[in-house]
Amino acid sequence: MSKVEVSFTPENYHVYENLDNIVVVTDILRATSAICTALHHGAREVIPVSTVEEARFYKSKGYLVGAERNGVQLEEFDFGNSPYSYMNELEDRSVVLTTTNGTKAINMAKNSFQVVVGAFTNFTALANWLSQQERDILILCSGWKGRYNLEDTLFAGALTERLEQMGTVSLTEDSALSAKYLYNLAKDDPYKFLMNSSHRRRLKKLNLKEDIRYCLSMDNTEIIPVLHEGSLVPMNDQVLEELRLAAETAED
Ligand SMILES: O=C(O)[C@H](CS(=O)(=O)O)OP(=O)(O)O
Repeated sequence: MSKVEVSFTPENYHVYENLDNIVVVTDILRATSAICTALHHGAREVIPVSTVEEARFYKSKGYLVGAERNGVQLEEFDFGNSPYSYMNELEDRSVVLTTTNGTKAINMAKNSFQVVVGAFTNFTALANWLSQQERDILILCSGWKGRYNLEDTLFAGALTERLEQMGTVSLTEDSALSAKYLYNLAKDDPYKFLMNSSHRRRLKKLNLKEDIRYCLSMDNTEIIPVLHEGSLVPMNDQVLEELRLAAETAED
């Protein structure tokens, strides 16, 4: 049976890092929810970049670029980090995205066997796929500026519990167990549970209540974004085969 662990912050990632793992990166509020939304609405790829300078470079080359810091869209770019801005006119477009926490966490894990993006919005599709992989899983929470946050931990707990119920993983690790315990305290009403969370307070101040509701909604898409040559693309058999061949080549 596979093992699942949770890194509650990117700062702790080095403790858990194992290049053979599948890494599920999550940033519920809001980067990974926005990425799932963009791919669901037809974007060909989302290129996650860590810095505003990189985002500027892509903008100068004519890409559509989303850039957010501290919850606010940076003026010179096309989008911020609201999932609602990734619902229109993206058909077959490449989108570049930089956010305060999420895109950094994705890039941090880029050398792992596979990096996939998780959110409540693609929860069941992701769990079903993971349940077929027979490989250890690390859930990497993006947190907030290096700190722990509640919403990513709830997602980690929900996923852990689902994988346990499916018989995919045995919960031997304290990180996974504690995420699951926390999720069980929250699952009747995650929105209410997060009432006092720091991120919810931040976004509420910015009048982003609708975003929070959307990011906590389940199963809006079947798409599983997977990192392939630096881009997040919708997972399909061809992409998985290319990733498998690249991993084999790297081993030789
Ligand atoms: O835009 C967001 O929701 C956050 C902003 S912050 O963490 O409150 O500064 O960015 P994300 O990278 O999605 O956590």
